Amino acid sequence: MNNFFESMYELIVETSTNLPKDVRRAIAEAKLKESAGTRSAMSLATITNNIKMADDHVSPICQDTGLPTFKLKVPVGANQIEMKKDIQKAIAKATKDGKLRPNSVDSLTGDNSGDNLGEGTPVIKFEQWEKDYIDARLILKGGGCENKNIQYSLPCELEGLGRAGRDLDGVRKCILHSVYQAQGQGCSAGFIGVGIGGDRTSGYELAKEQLFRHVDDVNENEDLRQLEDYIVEKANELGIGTMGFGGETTLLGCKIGVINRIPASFFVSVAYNCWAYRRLGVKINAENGAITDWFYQDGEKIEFTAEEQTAASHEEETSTREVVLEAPITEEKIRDLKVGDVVKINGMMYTGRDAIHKYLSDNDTPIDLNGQIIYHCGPVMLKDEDGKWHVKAAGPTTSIREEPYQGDIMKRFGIRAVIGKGGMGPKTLQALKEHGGVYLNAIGGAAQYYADCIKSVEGVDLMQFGIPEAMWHLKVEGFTAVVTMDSHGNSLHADVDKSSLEKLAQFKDPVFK
Ligand SMILES: O=C(O)C[C@H](O)C(=O)O
Ligand code: SF4
Repeated sequence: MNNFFESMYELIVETSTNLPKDVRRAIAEAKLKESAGTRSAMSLATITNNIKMADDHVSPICQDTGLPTFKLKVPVGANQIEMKKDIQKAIAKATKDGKLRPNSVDSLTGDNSGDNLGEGTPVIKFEQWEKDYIDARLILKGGGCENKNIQYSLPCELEGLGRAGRDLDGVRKCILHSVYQAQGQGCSAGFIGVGIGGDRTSGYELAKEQLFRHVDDVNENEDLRQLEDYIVEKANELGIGTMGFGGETTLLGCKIGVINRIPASFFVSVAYNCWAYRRLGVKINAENGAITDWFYQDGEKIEFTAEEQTAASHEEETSTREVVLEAPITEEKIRDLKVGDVVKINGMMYTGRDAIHKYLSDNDTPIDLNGQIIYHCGPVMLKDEDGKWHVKAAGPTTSIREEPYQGDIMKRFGIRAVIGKGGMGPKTLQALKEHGGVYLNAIGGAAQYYADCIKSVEGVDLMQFGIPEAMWHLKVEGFTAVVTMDSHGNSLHADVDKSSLEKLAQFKDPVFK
């Protein structure tokens, strides 16, 4: 088993940097459905450019490399203790090499272990089987989509859909609702794994297990096969679209599994995975630990090509305006921006996510933020031998988590723009109106694309919160985002939520008897 460590390292690097072939094909198909010039088409172009850049740089597709979860099937007699040690070593090395973001955080103190090792991380699950080789699978599922997982306990009442009873049609309603409630926050278009039955724990386990299925496989259970097809078709009629911008593709795949339950419980558990669906697997020789085959990598590999993705190139088809922003930004300039405008940012921006927002709510800011731009982002950073920081991946994080703080912080420090993804709620919208602020939606998961826009790291504050949570001072060029909430009370997110709820209500009547 002397090659097992190298094999695990290779599995981790490939999973983080090279999107599987079946996922690429699903994204390419979605791209064909969007009309040129729409926000969805533009976002998908950024996504496919990003996939290509991750390939070329062997760098993380998305900066959130998730909670690494390994599932291994091993022959009787294989030494699981040694395998676990090798996996942990490979995780630490991949983190040091900038292929994984340091993501293991002490839940009580907030301390980041720095190497992705810690209580409960990574997750490693073994199962014995009677074959003579090892089947090792890895999924890197990020936090934004994990937060959109949902579990229903039947019977229940669902907004838009009414009562969901304890039968296949009730299950249908729950699954459709799960896609609606995720909106764009889990970086749609997504993939869902569904577990019917079990208890709260095994139901979620089963849902996540479905994410290890091949995108193109066909469910052996005829009822579930029909339900999977139905869900993909109807979820795409909700009009949520890429990043929740509206559009034709909301869901790229749905896989459903079923296990028994006990009479009093009937759970439907849904695991939502973003478009950056990073899961791979390898077949390993149990004697020497070498990789003999890869899973999910059969069929055609779509190599996306770099393409022009600015709104300007589609100016005839849309009325999209492109505005250049550079901090410090005046209130007048902000008031001029409207939902739908595309902005290109040059100059400085400062990262701030969960820890910084909490900190700024009762502390002073380490730098003057008047007229400045805050970027909801937790990057992957590497320090070189001269002590200089380099950005390895830097896409946006889900902004809604900052909803309790954002408005107050903007007003208190004079911040004019925040960049993130998935949109924010009524409290922030009100503050944008009162203060003269704007919310800019960047493309979630496009961590290579945005890293490329960052020309230098000018400084860092509040490093005690760890790399993803520190306040990085970034100098950018041509950083593109869309105005989705403006200072006049308009929110694209609120509009898409409302229209998708109306569409959801069309699926109220029973379909599966
Ligand atoms: O933690 C991050 O960088 C992003 C996260 O996966 C999210 O989607 O919000
Ligand atoms: S930022 Fe988006 S693409 Fe990245 S892990 Fe989070 S949900 Fe997935």
